[in-house]
Amino acid sequence: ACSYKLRNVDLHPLWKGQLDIPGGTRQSPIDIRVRDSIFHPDLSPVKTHYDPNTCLHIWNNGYAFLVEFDDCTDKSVVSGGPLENPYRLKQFHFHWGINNDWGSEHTVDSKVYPAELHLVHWNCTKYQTFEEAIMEENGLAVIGIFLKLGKHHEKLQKLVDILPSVRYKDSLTEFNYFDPSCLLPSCSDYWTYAGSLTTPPLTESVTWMIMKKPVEVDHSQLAVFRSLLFSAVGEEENYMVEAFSEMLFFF
Ligand SMILES: NS(=O)(=O)c1ccc(C(=O)NCc2c(F)c(F)c(F)c(F)c2F)cc1
Ligand SMILES: [Zn+2]
Repeated sequence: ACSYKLRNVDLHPLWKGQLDIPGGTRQSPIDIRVRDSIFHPDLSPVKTHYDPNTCLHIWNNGYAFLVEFDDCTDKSVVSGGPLENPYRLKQFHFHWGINNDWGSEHTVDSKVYPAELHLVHWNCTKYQTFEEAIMEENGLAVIGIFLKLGKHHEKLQKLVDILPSVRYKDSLTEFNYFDPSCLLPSCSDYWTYAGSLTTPPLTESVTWMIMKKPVEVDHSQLAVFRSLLFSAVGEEENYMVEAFSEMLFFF
């Protein structure tokens, strides 16, 4: 397994103390410039151990759908790689686009993928709760996995089939016995860098581990993602997508 650490930008002393202010010096997402990545032979593979019984439910929070896990024990954790101790799985979610030209938050040499999966873990050795960890440096570890259009993803279908039940904002459905390691690519190569949440409050608390190889999903599976709504029942329908086109109004 090879793992690549992105160039550590040497911070001017002025910035040293400012790492915790959003809009600071380690904002995510980034464009991963492969030629600037540095191979670190001493970095071990990222190791995940997930217990499918810790899977609780799925809910649409109006921004994304989250599959949440019971994080009261160390049953589902990520360790190894750049991490100094195990981090507990809290939730996973996806980012996708209005069509196949948009979707992923990170890019690879400016290439955009149609979707990106984030497996969100928190540092249970240093902090007591996810809420606390999210505000602290080294508080979170997020595994990013690119999705590309290709063959049908068998294991993802169990999740896709239940999405219509969380079509509306604030809906929640029981979802258990799911092991998200089935969503990991076969190749364990990854890039890692110190970054932030990609949505408000954008706190600079995330150790990112982005898997180099995408996983394949088919058209119909992505189409179900796009059928989800930001809006609640009865509200005017507002499709849940990383609608880059909406951002264009600001430029
Ligand atoms: N795309 S990503 O970088 O992987 C990402 C991961 C998790 C969250 C999140 O949990 N937000 C809600 C949330 C907060 F934003 C808090 F500030 C907080 F304290 C929470 F407890 C909380 F759930 C946001 C972005
Ligand atoms: Zn995310």
